Amino acid sequence: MSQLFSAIEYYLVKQPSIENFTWIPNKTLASSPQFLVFTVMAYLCFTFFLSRLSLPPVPPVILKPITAVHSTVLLVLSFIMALGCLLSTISIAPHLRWIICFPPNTPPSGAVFFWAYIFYLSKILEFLDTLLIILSNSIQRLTFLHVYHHSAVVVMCYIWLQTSQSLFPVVLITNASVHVLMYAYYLSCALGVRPKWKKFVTDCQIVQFYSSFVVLSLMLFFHFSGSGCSGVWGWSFNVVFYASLLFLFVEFHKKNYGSTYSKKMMVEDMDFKSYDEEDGDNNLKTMKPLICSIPK
Ligand SMILES: CC(C)(COP(=O)(O)OP(=O)(O)OC[C@H]1O[C@@H](n2cnc3c(N)ncnc32)[C@H](O)[C@@H]1OP(=O)(O)O)[C@@H](O)C(=O)NCCC(=O)NCCSC(=O)CC(=O)O
Repeated sequence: MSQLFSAIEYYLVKQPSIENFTWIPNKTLASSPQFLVFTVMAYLCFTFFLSRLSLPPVPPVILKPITAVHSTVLLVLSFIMALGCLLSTISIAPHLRWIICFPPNTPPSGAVFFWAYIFYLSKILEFLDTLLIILSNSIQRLTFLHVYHHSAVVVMCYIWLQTSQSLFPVVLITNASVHVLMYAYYLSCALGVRPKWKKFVTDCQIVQFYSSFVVLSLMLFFHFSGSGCSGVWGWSFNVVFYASLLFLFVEFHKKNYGSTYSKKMMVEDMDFKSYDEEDGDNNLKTMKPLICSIPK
């Protein structure tokens, strides 16, 4: 057992390429501000134009396996990032306070920053989620929440690395863990099994945003009660980003699992098979006539 743990620790923490990692602006791959601006702008432009092109939908027999592979890659990667960052934090942190508040002028190097870098690159890989939504012609799923999250989260990760921002290990571990669940949900959908625990995934996402305010407050407390924390201006970006996501997710929750949702579940329980076959699952507009027909 201890051999297995040592092997995991070596591959996720102590490997020379991980231990000796350093984020060098304009030198490390994808580290220049020009790259960031170009990537985010290209994502927004492609999303805007492709969604307006009304492309013919890619047949599900082709798209579903691609979606399943993509979701599997992100599921596994999220798990590795959560574990890698957790083990690196445990092995590097000199004391508990360090996890929330790096000393000022902390250099962006070592295993914890390596995982922040992989996390940053994984957020660019997540752009493919949007492409899959467009190719499946599910334009109603291309929401402001989705596009805003996918573009802004890349900027947040860039700021983490550029400013050696305190508290990112906690945010990274929490977010990657929630994404294990989220991509398991998407994988299952792509394989044709719609899990009954969709609401649980959304609940976890909302808890994640609430809990981030606890660590953000702690960081501020440590910053003003001691000799300061590294990357405090990135703190403001995180507060605004997480507050807006919390608001958008609470709205998403109300829309998807409000009283109409309970009725929808009732309809599904009554086995309206034709509904699923004809319309997909979540279109509440299409639900209306069915809901009205529920016997009192
Ligand atoms: C339960 C959720 C995870 C997902 O809600 P949705 O309403 O999007 O889910 P849904 O039931 O419509 O999704 C099922 C459909 O997604 C397809 N699908 C499968 N894999 C996918 C992938 N990797 N990206 C995008 N879509 C994918 C399935 O084939 C299926 O299509 P078909 O229906 O054709 O069979 C929710 O909590 C949520 O996050 N909603 C916001 C929407 C969003 O974009 N979330 C991800 C980024 S925000 C984020 O990530 C926040 C965070 O950091 O935690």
